[in-house]
Amino acid sequence: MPIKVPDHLPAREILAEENIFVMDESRAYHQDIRPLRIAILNLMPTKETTETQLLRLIGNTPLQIEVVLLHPATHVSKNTSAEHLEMFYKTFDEIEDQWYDGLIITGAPVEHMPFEDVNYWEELTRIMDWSKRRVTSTLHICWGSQAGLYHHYGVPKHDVDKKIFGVFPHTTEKQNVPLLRGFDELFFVPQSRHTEVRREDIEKVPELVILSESDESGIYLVASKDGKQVFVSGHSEYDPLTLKWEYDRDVSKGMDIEVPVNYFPNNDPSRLPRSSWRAHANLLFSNWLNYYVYQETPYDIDMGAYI
Ligand SMILES: CC(=O)SCCNC(=O)CCNC(=O)[C@H](O)C(C)(C)COP(=O)(O)OP(=O)(O)OC[C@H]1O[C@@H](n2cnc3c(N)ncnc32)[C@H](O)[C@@H]1OP(=O)(O)O
Ligand SMILES: N[C@@H](CCO)C(=O)O
Repeated sequence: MPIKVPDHLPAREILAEENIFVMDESRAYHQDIRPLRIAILNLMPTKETTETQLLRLIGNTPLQIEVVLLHPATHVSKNTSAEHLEMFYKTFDEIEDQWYDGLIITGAPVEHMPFEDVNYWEELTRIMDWSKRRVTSTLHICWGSQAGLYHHYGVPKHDVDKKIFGVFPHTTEKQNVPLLRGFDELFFVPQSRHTEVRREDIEKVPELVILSESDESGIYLVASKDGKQVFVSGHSEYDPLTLKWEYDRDVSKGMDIEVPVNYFPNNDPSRLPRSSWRAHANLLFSNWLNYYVYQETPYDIDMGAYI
């Protein structure tokens, strides 16, 4: 959250140079506050798990947040019950005429398919087009980030030889970017995917900036220069045991899967893993919510500020 200080206090300038977010008294006086309206487009088969993971992170700020859960109307879910979707979820046609402060588009286990073969692709492209007009900032996760980079900017995804699987050290690429505020120089993020986006493809797009990557697992954070779109290749939202669950699932299916790197003590899957990414996850989500959503979104969002 911003700190509010008297308008002409000398410390204000020093803190602003250090990139500490300072709000002067006159701006604070005029700032109206209301709950943020955040939609989560949940494309994961394990919807209840993902709901909990994301709500845990967006609930960890002092902001009041109204959450609307969305699922694609053009996909019949095998792994989440119709009752659960009926009770807790809406579809895009029910919210299309509204404005949102933030939208989160999750990952999905469809990375082996061409985008156009995903049965809700046409609906997803409509939602992504709508997000440019009706949402202050959209955070795309894992396959959701590949889908967004491809649809909005033509950035392709590529298969990798071996699943990028484990908890990888990451670094930041840019200074003084609000999304990275407070990040350690080295921080850890779970990655679990068979595909990647490449630096050379992103660097061809002048509207995009690469904010963070890992020597081992590649590009992590990309954003549009106006902050309206954030693309996250990893799963900072994962629980401590999610990678273990994915590993055990694949072992039990007889798949040729390597032990996730840098995760189990001594790389021993019989031992209980410990998380090393929770602090980073909380900071990523609170920075996005604070600087890209809350500080940017108009108070009168329903007045159609984006049309
Ligand atoms: C790269 C990333 O984004 S990582 C994020 C994805 N990670 C995960 O989903 C992890 C959790 N998921 C899983 O472990 C597995 O998908 C399971 C165990 C839930 C189900 O696996 P399986 O039984 O092998 O596959 P199943 O045939 O049920 O399909 C799995 C999912 O793939 C997706 N899918 C498969 N084919 C299609 C298709 N043509 N179009 C759109 N979605 C599809 C669906 O989401 C489907 O689940 P859903 O119908 O419940 O939404
Ligand atoms: N994280 C995913 C990758 C599949 O797209 C899984 O292991 O289920």
